[in-house]
Amino acid sequence: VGVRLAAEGATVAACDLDGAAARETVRLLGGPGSDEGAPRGAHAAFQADVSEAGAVRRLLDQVQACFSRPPSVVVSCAGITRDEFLLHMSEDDWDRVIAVNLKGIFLVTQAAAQALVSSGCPGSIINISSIVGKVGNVGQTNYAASKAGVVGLTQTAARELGRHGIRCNSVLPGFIKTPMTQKVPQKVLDKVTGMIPMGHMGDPEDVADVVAFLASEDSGYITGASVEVTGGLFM
Ligand SMILES: CCCCCCCCCCCCCC(=O)CC(=O)SCCNC(=O)CCNC(=O)[C@H](O)C(C)(C)COP(=O)(O)OP(=O)(O)OC[C@H]1O[C@@H](n2cnc3c(N)ncnc32)[C@H](O)[C@@H]1OP(=O)(O)O
Ligand SMILES: NC(=O)C1=CN([C@@H]2O[C@H](COP(=O)(O)OP(=O)(O)OC[C@H]3O[C@@H](n4cnc5c(N)ncnc54)[C@H](O)[C@@H]3O)[C@@H](O)[C@H]2O)C=CC1
Repeated sequence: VGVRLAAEGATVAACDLDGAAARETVRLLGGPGSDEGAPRGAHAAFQADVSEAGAVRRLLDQVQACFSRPPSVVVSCAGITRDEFLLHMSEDDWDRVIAVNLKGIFLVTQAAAQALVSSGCPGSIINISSIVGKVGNVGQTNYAASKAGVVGLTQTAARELGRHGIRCNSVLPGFIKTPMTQKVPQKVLDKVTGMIPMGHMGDPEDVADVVAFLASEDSGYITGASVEVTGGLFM
């Protein structure tokens, strides 16, 4: 997503729980911003745990200090899985997935919206849900609930923030080739790939293309939408 948005001319603030991963993303983007304390206006890397309210507040403060304005596009990608059948799922596995995938998006969306509204700037907030939030999935009561919650949160934010010129949309990817899906048992991967009308898993670029559209003025009259990027899975 960062690479695609940079290719569209964006100056990117990449943030991750894993600061090294964020710095690696910025290195992919090129430019001097790949080290801590990047010069003003260059791409920059940040570290934060999005499930922590204080960390998110500090992140938005740091981004505004670095770029002299609130972020005009905010893409919440952070997410985890702790898969287990309902009958055996631990409370901790439930709590942690909800904390990162749903509360994390609440905290980032709220902090970004507060910064944009107080500065009178328009913006586009894009939250990454999942097709699992629409149809559920075996072994993912926690993850499915978190992703369904992302859609409801985003639709409500769209209703409240439209008057401020801030659009809020959800993206619902299907099976995408990333480290997250590398943990899926092969027999499940084989099963689901056969169910995909386009016959193959998607790539991160397929999601990034839709994010770039929702970030741009080409989607200027779209808010509250849920855009599925699934190869037709569960259409
Ligand atoms: C008929 C096939 C339908 C497949 C539908 C799958 C739809 C998934 C679309 C998801 C797209 C978006 C994904 C996303 O947002 C990113 C992610 O979340 S990636 C992670 C997705 N996670 C899963 O799909 C869960 C995978 N399952 C597991 O991790 C383990 O099975 C689990 C930890 C839940 C339990 O492990 P264990 O106790 O070792 O049991 P087994 O692994 O042996 O499984 C027992 C039995 O259950 C079947 N099964 C497991 N998961 C799924 C599943 N998701 N869909 C269908 N069936 C599943 C498994 O095949 C075994 O069946 P047997 O017939 O007994 O072999
Ligand atoms: N890969 C797939 O098939 C699908 C993924 N998604 C969603 O896409 C988003 C991106 O996931 P992937 O790139 O696939 O997985 P990934 O595991 O490769 O990336 C997730 C990133 O989130 C970061 N992260 C985890 N917890 C965090 C926290 N508390 N604070 C800040 N950062 C944190 C991780 O360090 C990692 O860099 C996630 O929200 C995921 O749920 C949705 C549908 C399908």
